[in-house]
Amino acid sequence: MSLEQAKKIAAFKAVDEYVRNDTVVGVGSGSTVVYAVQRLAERVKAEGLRLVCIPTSFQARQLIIDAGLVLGDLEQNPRIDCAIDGADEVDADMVLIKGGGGCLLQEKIVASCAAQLIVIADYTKDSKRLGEQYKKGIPVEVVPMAYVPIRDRIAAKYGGKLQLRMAVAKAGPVVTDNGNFILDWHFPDTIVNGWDEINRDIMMIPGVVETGLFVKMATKAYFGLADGSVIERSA
Ligand SMILES: O=C(CO)[C@H](O)[C@H](O)COP(=O)(O)O
Repeated sequence: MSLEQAKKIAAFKAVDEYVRNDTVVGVGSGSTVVYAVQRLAERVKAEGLRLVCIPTSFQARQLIIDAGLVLGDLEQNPRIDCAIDGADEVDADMVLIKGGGGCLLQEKIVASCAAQLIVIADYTKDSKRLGEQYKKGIPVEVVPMAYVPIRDRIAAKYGGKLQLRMAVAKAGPVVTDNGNFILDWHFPDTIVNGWDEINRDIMMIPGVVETGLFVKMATKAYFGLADGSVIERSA
């Protein structure tokens, strides 16, 4: 089974188990969420479900609109029943790295408004510790004018290297949906836990907008496996 199939079975299972009539759904970002939106649209059509979908990015908004789903926002729906989102890595304690696609800020806001954060992923995201499989670092969204002092402060305190994420089809850095930059922190592999404190500490640096560390947020994770089965982990 391909990686795409593994993403799809995890996404379908999460939607089937968590979404029912009148659910307010947070729609995450990335390639796995595409399958979740596909399943939401299938179920709306087949079962006549009434759903409201709250996007976590420009991409998610477009997915919702293109699928003909009802688009909502946090002004009208400050309480979300479940947010369904991908992850770059999930450790044994259900700490996540998110933001590989650059959408961490809105993803974390939406997740924080949700009664449940459900992670959908393929088996390459399932790790014992962060950094075991995901090698692109922990994203930190920062106000552009502050990226150098923030980079230097995190490196001086914790070690590792922080790289300004560069755009691919544009000269210069990636600019997020919120007009910020992203530093990818390649943290030293001596850091294996204590992410809650590290996250809080980094968040205190002026100019840091959000980190891609999601600690004590995910309630359930579905991992699609190569053999066609889906394993589940709960917080
Ligand atoms: O955090 C994210 C985007 O900012 C994504 O959820 C994460 O990068 C996983 O994406 P994919 O489903 O494509 O592997």
